[in-house]
Amino acid sequence: MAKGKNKTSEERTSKARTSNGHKSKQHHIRKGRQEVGSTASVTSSKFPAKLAMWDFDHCDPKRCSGKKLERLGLIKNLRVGQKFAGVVVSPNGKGPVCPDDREIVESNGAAVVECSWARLDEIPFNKIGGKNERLLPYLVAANPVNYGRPWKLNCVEALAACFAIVGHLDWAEMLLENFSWGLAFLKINEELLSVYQQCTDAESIQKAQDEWLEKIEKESKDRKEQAHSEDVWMMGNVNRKEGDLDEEDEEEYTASEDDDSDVEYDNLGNVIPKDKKAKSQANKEYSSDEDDDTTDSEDSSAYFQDLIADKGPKYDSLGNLIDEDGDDDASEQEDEPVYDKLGNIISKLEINN
Ligand SMILES: C[S@@+](CC[C@H](N)C(=O)[O-])C[C@H]1O[C@@H](n2cnc3c(N)ncnc32)[C@H](O)[C@@H]1O
Repeated sequence: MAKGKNKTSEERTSKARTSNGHKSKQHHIRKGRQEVGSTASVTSSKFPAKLAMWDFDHCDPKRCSGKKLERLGLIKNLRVGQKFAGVVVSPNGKGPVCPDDREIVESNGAAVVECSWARLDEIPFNKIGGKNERLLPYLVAANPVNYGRPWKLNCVEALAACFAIVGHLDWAEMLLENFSWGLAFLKINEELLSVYQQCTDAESIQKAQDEWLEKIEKESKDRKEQAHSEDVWMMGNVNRKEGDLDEEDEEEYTASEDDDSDVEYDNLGNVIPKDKKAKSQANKEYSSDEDDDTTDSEDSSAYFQDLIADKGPKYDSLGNLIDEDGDDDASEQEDEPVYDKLGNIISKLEINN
């Protein structure tokens, strides 16, 4: 079948020479024909099933997988007005390809519509296609143009998906290995394709697809929730601002500490350095004496004010001691880094702000 049958005569004249601006394309086609004779025999001798496409010439020939299959002599071009007896994998399909389609594919092959996804409304679907038009169930593209996008497969992926679903993974591989990224399509869809292969009719494929979509939706939701709770954990107690004192803190600072030798741990399980403990001890002394000694009482309230004003030792949410001893020693401040909640060094400018 000659190329360019779906174009106007003007397009045909110019494209016969330049072949979509790609001069060597005719050379490729001729070469293919010289190797094995007619296009029909090219298809049958190079591939175990008939492959066909209606090419609407919308795409960049260098990126177009259908055109590459054509250059390789693997696919036959169909004219508008011509129908195809095998499975037509098409956006115009009414139900999905299923394993029950195997016989149709084996005896009559598979076809695609080579066109732009953005220009589907220009395609005269009533003048192409055939009795066995099929959609593809949910699968993810691996081609460089639409990598990672579901549903929008290119022509070679669509043909390969059709073959894999009807149980011809071998044919899918044969086609895809002509593309550097091709086998990645089978890899990223491996699990799902094996689910589809175990189905029978269109209904069971539809069901398998819906269950899969539900499953990945749930997984994505769970991942988001997990990521959120991990973030919260990394931030420490989000309900407590640094420097806030609540009842628990006060208890910790005022409780009597009978046994000095015990190692103490903060909420994150880090050892509390001695100077914090010493302040706690001092606090205890202030507390126990405050009724008796006005000066101490004043000192005590000064100490609490210091604590409340967050002048005691401070810890970031990872339990690291933040050195803020307020010596106003410029050189020390220069040398001592201060960390934010994630443990990153905060510049002095940020601290001052
Ligand atoms: C729109 S064209 C884009 C072709 C692309 N330019 C290329 O390089 O191959 C892709 C064709 O593959 C088939 N196809 C891809 N994904 C499909 C799906 N989810 N359902 C049905 N057919 C699909 C259709 O024949 C469709 O027209």
